[in-house]
Amino acid sequence: EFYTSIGQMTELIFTERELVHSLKEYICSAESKLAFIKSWADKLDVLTQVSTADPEGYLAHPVNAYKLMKRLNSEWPQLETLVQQDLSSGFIANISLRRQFFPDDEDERGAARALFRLQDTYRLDSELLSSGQLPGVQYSSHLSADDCYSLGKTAYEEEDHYHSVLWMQEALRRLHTGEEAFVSQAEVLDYLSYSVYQMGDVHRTRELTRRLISADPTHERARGNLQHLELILSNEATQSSTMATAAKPITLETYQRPPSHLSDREMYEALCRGEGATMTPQRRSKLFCRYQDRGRNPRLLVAPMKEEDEWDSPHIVRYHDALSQAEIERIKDLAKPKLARATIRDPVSGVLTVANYRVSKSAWLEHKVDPVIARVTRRIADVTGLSLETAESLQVANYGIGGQYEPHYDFSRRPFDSDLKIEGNRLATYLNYLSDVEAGGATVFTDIGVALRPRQGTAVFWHNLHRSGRGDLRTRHAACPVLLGNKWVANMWIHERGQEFRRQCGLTEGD
Ligand SMILES: O=C(O)CCC(=O)C(=O)O
Ligand SMILES: [Fe+2]
Repeated sequence: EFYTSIGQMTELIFTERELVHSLKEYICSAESKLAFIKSWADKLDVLTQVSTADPEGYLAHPVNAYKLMKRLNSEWPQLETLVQQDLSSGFIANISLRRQFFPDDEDERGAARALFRLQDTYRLDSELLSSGQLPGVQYSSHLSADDCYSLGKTAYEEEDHYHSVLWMQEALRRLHTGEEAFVSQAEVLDYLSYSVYQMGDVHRTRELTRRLISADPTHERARGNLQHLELILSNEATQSSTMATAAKPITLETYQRPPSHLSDREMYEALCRGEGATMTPQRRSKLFCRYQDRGRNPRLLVAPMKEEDEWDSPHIVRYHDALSQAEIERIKDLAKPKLARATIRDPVSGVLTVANYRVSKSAWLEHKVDPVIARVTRRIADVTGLSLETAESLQVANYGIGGQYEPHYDFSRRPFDSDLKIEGNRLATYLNYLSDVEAGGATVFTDIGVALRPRQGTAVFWHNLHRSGRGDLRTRHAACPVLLGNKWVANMWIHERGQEFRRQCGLTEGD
């Protein structure tokens, strides 16, 4: 599975390059073979013109007689062998060998779903997305009419008619501009009218069905459908306004997206777009930056950490220069070979399935596997003032195209049912950003309305639990879909046990 992590997709770039090389080699040898055959044919063409003009006179010369024997006995058969010779075997062997490592249908579907997710979250219409003009792009890349049709078909096959409509329409728009494509207007209109019908828009379905018939007058099914649609609509008083809207292009707002399982989807997406609630200037004026030495910790006295308030309540801080470039590279190198999709075990069947709410790959790095991890762990313990004896291993995550992590709490809401009985719940989260992200990919808190932008080498820190040990519902957060870039983070989850004298209980439940 490739689409869930950019880190593992990079190897495909090199695979493709190898394939191009071997394809070009094939073309070269095929071309020189053809060139040889052509020059032979030209030579023989001239020769046979002479010989056929006066066969007897020609053969009167003994050398000509000899050469005719030789050509027909050995040269033509040699040429036959050459014509038969298959030069494609090198390329074929190369591609068959690599094919087992190619992305499959699930990867293509996953990448299509990622585009739909980006389109929804960042309100990108299909025309903009297909033109590749994303803000700040370096490698602009556009989608052809055939690409848009494939995206529409993927949506259609998953019964996602909302996106099927958007992409079939874009395919059609491109065909209308005269773009060359394999797919025909009639094929696109067939899908588009069906999906529009599924969205409950009978007027537009009729309009599209008419266009389908004019594009393909032999389309019997469309004719039958049109009769049926005329019948439905004849009972309605047709207003010219509904006719007019049926002819307008479909936008993101024309139809409603199917409802989400997330109650806070609207807030989540608004924050991802940078539209969230902001703090009043008065509250903002109480946010500060400081050098943190955590009660004169000797290591921090020598090198204090730069701590910046991101939010007041719940308190969220960001550490600057929390990791060096070399540390970041080391952590990524250690994680790369271990990256795997997160799985969840079904409590009844015990079957492992991938976690679809999280589109990324992650790896766990034990604190002691490497001196760099040990050093980073000690620094986190120093700056937070907490014990990392009961913390989890460092979790490194790399997000794929449109990679995200839907809104969630880091703490468990049933800590006593799980293996958290001894170490306690996840008291605090220390989230390291191992990369910048060009666009999208913010960490957002949907309850309080905060968006934190990943910045390489910084880390953010917050407590998930109240002092009473109760989960703080205001810490609900998510990782926004990555619009542009390759996002890497490393999470350290600090547990309750061991902090009894470091973060003491409050006197009330809400403290
Ligand atoms: O990647 C992010 O920005 C947040 C990740 C997160 O919330 C998690 O891994 O629990
Ligand atoms: Fe989280």
